[in-house]
This record gives sequence, C-alpha cells and structure tokens, in this order.
Amino acid sequence: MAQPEDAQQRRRSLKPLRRLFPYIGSYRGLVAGALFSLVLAAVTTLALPLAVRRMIDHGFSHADTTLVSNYFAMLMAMAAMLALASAARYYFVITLGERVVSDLRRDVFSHLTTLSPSFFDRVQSGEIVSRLAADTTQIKSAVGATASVALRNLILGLGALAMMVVTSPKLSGLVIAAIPLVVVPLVAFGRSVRGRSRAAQDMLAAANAYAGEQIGAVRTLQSFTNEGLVTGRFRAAVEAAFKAARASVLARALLTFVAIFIIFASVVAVLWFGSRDVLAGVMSAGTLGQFLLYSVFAAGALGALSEVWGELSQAAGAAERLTELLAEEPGIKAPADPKPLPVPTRGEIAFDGVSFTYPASPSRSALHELGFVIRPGETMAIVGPSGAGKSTVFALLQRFYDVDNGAIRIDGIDVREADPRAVRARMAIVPQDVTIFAASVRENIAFGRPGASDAEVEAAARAAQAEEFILRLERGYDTQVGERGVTLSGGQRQRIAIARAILRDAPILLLDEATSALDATSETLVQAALASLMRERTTLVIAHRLATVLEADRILVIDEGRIVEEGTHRSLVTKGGLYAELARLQFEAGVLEDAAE
Ligand SMILES: Nc1ncnc2c1ncn2[C@@H]1O[C@H](COP(=O)(O)OP(=O)(O)OP(=O)(O)O)[C@@H](O)[C@H]1O
Repeated sequence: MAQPEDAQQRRRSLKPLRRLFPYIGSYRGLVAGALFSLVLAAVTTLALPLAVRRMIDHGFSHADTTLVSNYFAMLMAMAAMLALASAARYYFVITLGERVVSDLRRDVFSHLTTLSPSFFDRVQSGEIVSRLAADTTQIKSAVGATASVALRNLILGLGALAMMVVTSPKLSGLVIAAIPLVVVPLVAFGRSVRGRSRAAQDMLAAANAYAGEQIGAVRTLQSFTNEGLVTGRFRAAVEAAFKAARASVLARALLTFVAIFIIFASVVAVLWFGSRDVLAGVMSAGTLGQFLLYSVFAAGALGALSEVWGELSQAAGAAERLTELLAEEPGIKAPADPKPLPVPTRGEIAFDGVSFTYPASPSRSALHELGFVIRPGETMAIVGPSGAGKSTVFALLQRFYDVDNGAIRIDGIDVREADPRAVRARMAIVPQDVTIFAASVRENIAFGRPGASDAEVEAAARAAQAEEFILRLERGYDTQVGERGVTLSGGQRQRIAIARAILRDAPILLLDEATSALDATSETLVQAALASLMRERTTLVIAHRLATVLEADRILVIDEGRIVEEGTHRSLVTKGGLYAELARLQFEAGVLEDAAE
C-alpha cells in the first residue's frame, strides 16, 4: 500500500517545476544553447565506445601504424569536442539558472511590497525572507546544474542501453535480467540512508536554531550569567547532531561498498560471459570492449539519475512555495476606475459609523461605530488607554485594512473608491517607532520624498531641529546610521521622522507620539519641530504629552473602540470622566491643575 502512494506523491511532487517554465521560456537563446551543447556532449560520449571498438578490431590488426594513429587522432578530436560541449553546457545552464532566479527574486520582492498588512499579520517576515533566500537558491541549482545533469544522464542512459542492445542482444539480455538483483538492494538501502541523513540535518538545524536564539539574546543570557548552562545545552545538541551525522556517514559508506561491489561484480560477470564468446570466435574483442563501456555508461547514468531525483523534488517544493507567494492577492487594491481625490486638497477627514475587526483576531472588534469629522487645518488629539484602538484609526485612515461597516472619507471621497496610493500620498506619518534604514542620514530623510535635492533635505532637517546633531556626526549628512552604522537616540530618530514628514509635504499629518519620555532638551526640540510641521495641515495625533493636548483644537477620548468623550482639555478635565482620570495619571498633577484653571 505504502509504495504506490509514495510513488504517486513523488510523481506529483515534480509538477510545480512547471511553474518555472514561463521564466525559463523568456530566455530561448540560453535554453537552445544549453540543449544543443547537452545533446552534443551526450552523442560524443556515446560515439566513444564505437571508436574504441574500431580501433581494437581494425587498428591493431595491421602492421601499418598510420591506421592506428588515425584512430587516435579521431579519438583526440572527439575528446576536444566533448570538452568544448561540456564547457558550453556549463556556461549556458548555469547562466540560465542565475538569470531565472534573479528574475524570480525580483518578482517575489516587488510582489511582497504590494501585499496588505493583513498578509504580514498572518505570515512572519522571517519566514518570507528565508523563502526569498533559501527557496530561490534551491531553484537556482535545480534549473541550473541539476536539470542538466538529469537530462544528460537520461540521454546518456537511454542511448547507452540502446547501444548495448545493438552491440550484443545476448549480453544485454543477461544484464537486463540482472538489473533487479542490482537495483532492489540499492533502492532499499538508499532509502534508509536518506532517512538517516535527513535525521542528521534536522538535528543540526535544531542546534543552529538554538545558537541563533541565544546569540540574539546574548545580553539577557549574560545578565542572568547563564553562559555555562547555554553552552552545555548547545554542546549536547551539537554532539547529538554529530552522532546522527556519523550514523548517516557509516550507512553511506556501507552503501558505497554494496553499490561498487554489485556494479563491478556484474561487469566482471558480463566480461566472463563475453570472454567465452570471444574465445569461441563468436564475438570480437573490440565488440566486447564496446559493450563494456556502454554498460558502464548506463550504470553511471542511472546512478546519477537516482541522486538528482531528490534535489529536483526539493526544488519543486521550493517552486511551489514561491509561486504560492506570487499568487497571493493584495487584500487592498485600487478599484478598476478609481475616483480622483479633489485638487487642491482641503484635508478634511470624516469617520462615519466605522466598525472594524482585525482578520487576525476575529473574536474581538477593534472599533465600534466610530464617528467624527476633522475640518481642514484642524488638530485633533486622540487619547485613550492602551488597546483602545488609537493605532487602528491610523491604520484604517491609510487604508491598510478596509472597514467592516461605515465609511472613511477624505475630502468627501470614500477611501475605498480611490486608489490607496493616492490616499496615502496625501498623508505624512510620524510613527512612534521610527524606522531608521541602514543608509546615510541624507538617504534616511529623503525617504520622505525620493529625488529631493540636497538643499531640500537640509532645509527639512533644519525645520525639524535635526541639523545641529547631524552636523555633529562624524560625516554629517553622509554618516551611515541604522544597522552597522551610528545608533541614534530616541529624540534624534523622531526628528529624522519629522524631517521626512516635512519633506513629504502632505496636507494630512498623522502623528503617533512617543510614549517613552525624552529628556527635557530633546522634548523641547521635538515640540518645536512638530510645531513647524503641523502649521496649516490637518493633524491627527495620538497624544501622550500634555503640551500636545493643550494645543489641540479638540480631543477625542476613545475606550474599547468607542468614542467616550470629546472636547477641549479644559472642558474634559472639568467633566471629571475618563480623560480627567487618564490625564491625572499621565501628566504631572501640578501642571494639569495649572492648565485646567
Ligand atoms: N495587527 C493586528 N492584528 C490583530 N489584532 C490587532 C492588531 N493590531 C491591534 N490589534 C488589536 O486591536 C485592538 C486595538 O489596538 P490598537 O493598537 O489600535 O490600540 P491602541 O489604542 O493604539 O493601543 P496602544 O496605546 O497600546 O498602542 C487591541 O485589542 C489589539 O490587540
């Protein structure tokens, strides 16, 4: 029972490789070059034994050395042809593999950038990055080396078998009868060897994962002085992996013994039967030599084919995973005929009875019938306890998700009827967690508007109160920051984000204030930078600072996805509700009372 199922699975498992055909098909020249050189190399190899037989049977039967020299010259020419065809095959095939995988990497990456956040809620970014790296590498070796090895050995194996039959039907019959004797033990043994080497690989992967986890958390492990414990566990894991590897190597060594013995014993047996025919004068010595060479070729080709099978089915798995990724539809798309947003922009935002539940946590709704209007140029602060839904308001406004009920309108246009890119182009966001890319300060700021001139970048940095610290860095605007570069402080990162937003110059500003306290100087600088950014823009700010709520035109207090209060700081403090409570906890008591008076 198990076997047919197994075989079916295997047959099915190579199918996904077909999905690579469109990629391969774009490079007909390379494919034609690869096929031509492949066939040429196989045919030349198959012609070699013929030449050897003629040389033995005719070349040696004459006293004249010219004939034998001619045969040698012919053999030399064939060797040169074989070398040339093999080199050409290598070039075409490997280039094709590199080309196809570069295209695939490009397509997968550009597709990933279009997918909606709901996809990244489901799939971890580490898994995606590993697909991009490991799966493409596996496909590269399959499209390149493996496929050509398989094809060459298929041609060579079938050709050699046919030539064996042509050369000596009787000996071929003998060999064919012996095939099960050779193949059955090899297949059975090979399966257990593969099982063992997979077990060894799994153990090594587990040890590596443990090392990665611990090195990633090296500070924690040192704080708890757990170096000895962790090293002991790793040593045990590596030792287990070594033992598994040794068991697999031992099995492989035994397989090598069995394979070589069986194959060469069969060759010796054929030679023994053949030599009796030669002695009886039924067969020439050259014919026996030719037959032997063909049987060695056939055996070698079959052996190689069984090796590449595993690699091809792994690549098929990789192709399947990548094409699945490419088939993933973005959840948020522009409608076929998107409505243009009015020009010039007014910057009015309206939430009209908006309800929303995250697809990743369907049991808990994040917003319930939220309704408010922010007039052009107005500043609205959103205040609420953790988990109230403040960031969700930002995510919906940028149309990272679609609302379940109600509508969000910008300048009167439902965001679902507009192109999401046009909606986002009207907004600049200063997030709480500022992403600093591994690039220069200049490039980091210019992310706000790629193509901005140096003067524009520097003007934005000045307006964001960032120029002073930038010029104090070793290489000023050209200093590398982020990973492997200079680490910026919280206040500095925020000012970079503000400079980015200034450069973007969008009519709507979304501000997510940092919760962690900045020192007094940074705080003052960041406030000044924000003040210049907020001028004449519609601003929605998730507020954590007293200064921000004091300056806001209105404050929206939300709790568990609902609006619970709305008003100015003063009116809400007087009211003595949730806001007054939050403000008492969050802002310094004395300052609050002063401000409320
Ligand atoms: N990507 C997501 N997938 C599933 N649920 C989410 C997601 N993001 C937020 N939530 C849930 O939605 C609710 C509202 O979250 P939201 O981040 O909007 O709150 P918040 O008011 O911004 O909180 P905080 O002040 O802590 O940032 C929470 O219950 C949260 O667990």
